Amino acid sequence: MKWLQVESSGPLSGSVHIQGSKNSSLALLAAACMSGEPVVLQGIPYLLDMQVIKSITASIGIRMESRENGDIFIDASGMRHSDLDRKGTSAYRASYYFIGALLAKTGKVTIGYPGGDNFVSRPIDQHLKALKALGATIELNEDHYVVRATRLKGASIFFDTITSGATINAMLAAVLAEGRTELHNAARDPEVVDTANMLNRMGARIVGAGTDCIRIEGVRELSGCTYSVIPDRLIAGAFLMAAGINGGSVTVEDIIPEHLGSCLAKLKEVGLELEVRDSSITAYGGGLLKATRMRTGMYPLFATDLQQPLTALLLFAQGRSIVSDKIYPERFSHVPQLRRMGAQIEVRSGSAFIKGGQPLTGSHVHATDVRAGTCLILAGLGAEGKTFISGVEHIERGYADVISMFRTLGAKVELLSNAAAEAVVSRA
Ligand SMILES: CC(=O)N[C@H]1[C@@H](OP(=O)(O)OP(=O)(O)OC[C@H]2O[C@@H](n3ccc(=O)[nH]c3=O)[C@H](O)[C@@H]2O)O[C@H](CO)[C@@H](O)[C@@H]1O
Ligand SMILES: C=C(OP(=O)(O)O)C(=O)O
Repeated sequence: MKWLQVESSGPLSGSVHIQGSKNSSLALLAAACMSGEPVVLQGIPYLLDMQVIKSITASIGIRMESRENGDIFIDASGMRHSDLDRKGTSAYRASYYFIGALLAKTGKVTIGYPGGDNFVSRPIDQHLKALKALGATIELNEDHYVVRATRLKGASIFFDTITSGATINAMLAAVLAEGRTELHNAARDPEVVDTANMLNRMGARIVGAGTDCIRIEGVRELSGCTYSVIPDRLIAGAFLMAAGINGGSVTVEDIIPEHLGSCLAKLKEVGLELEVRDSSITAYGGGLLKATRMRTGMYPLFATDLQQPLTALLLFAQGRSIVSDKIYPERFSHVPQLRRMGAQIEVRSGSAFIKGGQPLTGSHVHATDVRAGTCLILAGLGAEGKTFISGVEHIERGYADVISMFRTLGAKVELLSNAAAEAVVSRA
């Protein structure tokens, strides 16, 4: 088992390049498989989910090759069928995008149930509802499901709840459906817009992405393209928060500041000073942090994926804060771990009640998912002594190179050698 060691670090200083968005990349890789012509994707981060996708697609005849410059070359012209590897597709969340992407081409997609981070409940009913509205039939089996459609037909779909995953999946399916589709109560996330932009570059006819009503005129086929993924707003937000905990200054480079609106507003409220430029932001910490209340919501509201890192920041703010997760009310598995470090924090009915400004002490903690891991790293940077974090593989699902990113800023974060990790386990 891999362990990270995080030490109390002084003020941070420096800048980090922000990688391409994980969540967008997962959609773009599926979209790339919709064309019979080669597609080149730029800026896709090298993450575990991407490796899984490469192996799933290889087994159905799709070529995905990484070039030396980091581009990914995708050629789906040799695709034979869409009977997708069940274990592979259950190893990450967004495998469901292959239904939307491949159904029109092959008429049948067999796939494992989605995996990814576990927040107790992550339903896919809105995906299934949209696919059915477009003419698909769905057979649910114990460890996989089969989606069939002899012909996809445009439809008007009103989502019961705002979901980025189902919005993207429905958009993918509708692009090659016959006629017009309207998606109402659609998610407005930058990842939805990014996917629509790429599909349009391939010849799709999508308007309205970024609003809550997306209209799609089906086309017969898509062409190849070269496309760059948007930067990861969630990683950028977490690094800005690090400046608040440790003081000093942190610059996130190669980002789209508009994607971070609600996060920046909250960080200012808490007391960070921010300098926002066209494609970078610098956060200055060191001042007194103020307690606050925060509720997550779908974009443009505060992202649930930034809830855990913000919780770490608020542990260092004076007074009582309340963090409520309206998107995933059970997404608080970081809290018992923070308590091991001495944090005074309790969870009741989807909210964390934080008594900030109490000293934290390094401890042995476990990252249950990618953002819980980010939260524990941030807490460890501001705690007395050493924090040992297991579950590193979860953190690596989100970050292409988390350790060197933090170290660039002067943070004391390192991956322990096997021998050192064994010693940690025996003391834990
Ligand atoms: C790979 C990926 O992009 N993951 C992101 C994506 O997950 P994911 O796409 O799974 O999340 P959604 O945007 O779909 O979920 C939003 C909300 O809708 C609900 N819902 C969703 C689908 C459905 O069929 N029925 C339903 O009720 C969910 O329980 C949740 O409360 O958006 C989440 C919310 O921003 C992020 O935390 C994840 O990092
Ligand atoms: C929840 C996340 O990922 P996934 O949806 O892939 O599990 C995340 O990125 O925070």
